Amino acid sequence: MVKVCCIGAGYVGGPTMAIIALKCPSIEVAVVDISVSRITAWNSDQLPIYEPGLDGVVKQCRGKNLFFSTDVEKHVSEADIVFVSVNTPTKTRGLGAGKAADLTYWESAARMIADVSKSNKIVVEKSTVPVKTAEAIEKILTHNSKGIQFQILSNPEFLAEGTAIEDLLKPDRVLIGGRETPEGQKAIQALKDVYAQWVPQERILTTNLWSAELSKLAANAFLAQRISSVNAMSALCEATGANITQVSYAVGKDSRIGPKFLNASVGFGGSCFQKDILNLVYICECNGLPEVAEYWKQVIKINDYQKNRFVNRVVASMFNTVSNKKIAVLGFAFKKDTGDTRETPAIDVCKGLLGDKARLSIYDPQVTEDQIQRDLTMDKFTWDHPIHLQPMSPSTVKQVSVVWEAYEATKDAHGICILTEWDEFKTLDYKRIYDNMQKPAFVFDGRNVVDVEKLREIGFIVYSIGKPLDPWLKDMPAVA
Ligand SMILES: NC(=O)C1=CN([C@@H]2O[C@H](COP(=O)(O)OP(=O)(O)OC[C@H]3O[C@@H](n4cnc5c(N)ncnc54)[C@H](O)[C@@H]3O)[C@@H](O)[C@H]2O)C=CC1
Ligand SMILES: O=C(O)[C@H]1O[C@H](OP(=O)(O)OP(=O)(O)OC[C@H]2O[C@@H](n3ccc(=O)[nH]c3=O)[C@H](O)[C@@H]2O)[C@H](O)[C@@H](O)[C@@H]1O
Repeated sequence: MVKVCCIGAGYVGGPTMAIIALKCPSIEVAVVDISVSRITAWNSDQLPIYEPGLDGVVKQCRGKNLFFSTDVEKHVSEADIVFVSVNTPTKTRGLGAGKAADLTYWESAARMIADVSKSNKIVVEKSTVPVKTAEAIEKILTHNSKGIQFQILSNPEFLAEGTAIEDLLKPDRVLIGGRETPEGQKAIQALKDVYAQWVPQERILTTNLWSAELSKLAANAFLAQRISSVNAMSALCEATGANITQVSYAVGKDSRIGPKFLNASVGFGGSCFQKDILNLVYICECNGLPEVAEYWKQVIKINDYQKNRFVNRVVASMFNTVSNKKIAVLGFAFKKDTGDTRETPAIDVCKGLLGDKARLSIYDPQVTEDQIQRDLTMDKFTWDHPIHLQPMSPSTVKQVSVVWEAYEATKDAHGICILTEWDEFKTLDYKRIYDNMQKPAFVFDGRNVVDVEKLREIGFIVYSIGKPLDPWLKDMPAVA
């Protein structure tokens, strides 16, 4: 029986391995982690991450050919194929701080693999890493190998949160990069055989190592760039009376551009887009390509601009101050169908409003009060380290309350900010909400989920990203 082990039981390691176990009953899959609480949760009824469909897959395979364990060394030493899916945060100190990827966790995983291995292994980069990382990993492994043969493959993951199971079952492509030697090609074939159990052959792409590593950074940069492009247009729509939904639709009808990923928003979030672009920028700078670095940096600048612009709209509309006003925040996760708050635009928007002394009442169906308080008090980039290594929240933000219902959050509020596109926000009883709010009552829709005309009929003053401005806002100075 082929044995697979995955180091890192997170958003990628957990779901990816669960699908391999589901589709390959003859493979034994062990997912290991240094975080005891994470592994305990994977072995319980309350999985550590919320992902539609994941529960069922885990329940079907756990204890049969899928195991979650903290006994990292045992499972690594027994495995034929070792995936590494650990954190690769942005460095906060030293060389490349604020941009470069911190490979501390990767390096310690590689050293451990070299230490405990007693048989030849294929080591697979699943984490997103800087191009040429495989070379560094190879050096660590071969210099400590005691005669054991290691083959390194790059097999970046393209799943998106909220649709991880669907994405894994029907991937657009699986990418495998390896050495162009006979041993490298043999390793590629071994991993191909695993995916071929459910992925059509033509969707399994093989490349050299560096192309696979770079393709992952490139794909995320292209995706984020699309959002920054549409968000930049949303500002121009507001200034001119065009409607971003109509513009996106018209642009996306061009088959060379395509309709997906063109929704204007308060900004993109999530654990990877910003981190991976910063990483790309750093690699460009290190390779003497400042113009290319500058080009990609702009994607992040527009994203920051979009979040600031949103906060300024809120404050400017409400007589230039939100001091001591109750603002309801609907949605805190970085997108719908996930409880993940890593780099969510809600953090920056909430901090902006708190900076103007607002009182916030926050509701998200999947995010706990503890998580929200941690996010609002944590230093930048700290979130991307293993949970047990993160400092405890030093304090709580007093002007923030977290409630478990949208109606409770909006009661007596002056304004509502919609920051995640949860479906339930489309069907709320906005008349009831309006009746229980201070007047004038404002809705700032950062996700274009509400029916603007309907809400205006009720009496709300409505701002919706990239839509023709409410008469209330029209005469206000442009904000940036
Ligand atoms: N979250 C996502 O949707 C995607 C993430 N990625 C990439 O995958 C990698 C992992 O991301 P996530 O799963 O989101 O992170 P995560 O933070 O959810 O999981 C990483 C896990 O690795 C564990 N870990 C760290 N060092 C370890 C070690 N030496 N031994 C054992 N366990 C260790 C941590 O305790 C943590 O549970 C990152 O490089 C990320 O950029 C790639 C595609 C999608
Ligand atoms: O490397 C990763 O971590 C992953 O990053 C993204 O996946 P994810 O961050 O889970 O979610 P997305 O659906 O890409 O959304 C990212 C952010 O962009 C925002 N977004 C997305 C699409 C859109 O049209 N507009 C928009 O503002 C979302 O609300 C969210 O805040 C990519 O889509 C995955 O392919 C990739 O594997």
